[in-house]
Amino acid sequence: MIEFKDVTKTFQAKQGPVHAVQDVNLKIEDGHIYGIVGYSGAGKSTLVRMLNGLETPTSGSVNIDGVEISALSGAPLREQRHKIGMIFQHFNLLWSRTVLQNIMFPLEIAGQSKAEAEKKAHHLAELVGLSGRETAYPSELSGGQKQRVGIARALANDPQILLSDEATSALDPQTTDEVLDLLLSINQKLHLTIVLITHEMHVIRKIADHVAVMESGKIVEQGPVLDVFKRPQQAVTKRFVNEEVTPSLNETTVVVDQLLEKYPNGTIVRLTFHGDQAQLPIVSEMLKQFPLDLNIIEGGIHQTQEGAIGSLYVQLTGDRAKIDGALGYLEKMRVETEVLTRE
Ligand SMILES: Nc1ncnc2c1ncn2[C@@H]1O[C@H](COP(=O)(O)OP(=O)(O)OP(=O)(O)O)[C@@H](O)[C@H]1O
Repeated sequence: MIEFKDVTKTFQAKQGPVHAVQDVNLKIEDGHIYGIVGYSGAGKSTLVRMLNGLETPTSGSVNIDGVEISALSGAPLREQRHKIGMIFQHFNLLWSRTVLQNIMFPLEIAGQSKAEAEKKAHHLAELVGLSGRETAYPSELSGGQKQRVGIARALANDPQILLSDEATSALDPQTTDEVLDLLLSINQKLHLTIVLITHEMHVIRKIADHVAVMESGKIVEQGPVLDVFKRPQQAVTKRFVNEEVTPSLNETTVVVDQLLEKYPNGTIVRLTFHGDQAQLPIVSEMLKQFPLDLNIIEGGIHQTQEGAIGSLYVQLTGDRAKIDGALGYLEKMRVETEVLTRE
């Protein structure tokens, strides 16, 4: 288990002290995929760098399986670092080495024989889906393949923990999904703990089971992903969740304005469904009980690791009492409703 206890990191910069991480308490259980989300400068990288001893806390402690990483240096720290692999946004590959030689690199540093290292590297190349590409150079690979090399290299020393620092931020959406699928399968096959830093809620939704939201050095919210999606408490979390559930909110606003012009008497409602609700025909049942005209403005359902979450913008027109009845019905079915406009 990873445990941050009352961790603070203050950098002394020219302009004065920078409070990069403040009073962080966080536990990450073995085998979990834990997302750390926040906007640029929130302190995510600094937090994770304390996990592999690249930074030391100003106060507090960072422990892995009861060993206080933040108190180690020299050989014991290097030994602990072997338990942690890391992948990066820009892959950090050695450009003059082939795929196989890149994967072998940490094994050579750890003192393995060339034959052993080669055997292991072939196995890892296969694990990440790069069989047949072992002799290629990084410049000959696509972004997704480069990151696969990064992942194989990070796994070379059989780590217990994989740190991913914006590892998919430089990739297109489809390649991002492929790399995330690979991380998920590695997590399941190897029972590896994965700590993911990202500013993209999509990444969290797709593979993380838990999430911590950081803002100005602090963790402002943490918990199982679905709970945080369901009940975002902090403004920053709401922003992330809204970006994810309704990616084209601005477009929706335009459509809402147009619809209002066209149907000035309508009531526009945003419905948010969670878990099993997203599969239930709640809306059609509502319309059976309260016959109304319904325009679907925009909507979508996303799968998270722990269930579905969906959001739907609809315009209801019809008898006022029926609209009230319909909203009451949705409330009874525990669908979150937000009435955006009402004449
Ligand atoms: N070595 C350093 N010296 C001084 N300030 C630093 C140092 N490293 C980080 N900081 C500052 O600490 C704060 C947190 O930075 P950090 O890189 O951890 O944030 P982040 O959430 O990872 O953002 P990004 O995604 O942009 O890297 C920022 O204000 C940053 O400028």
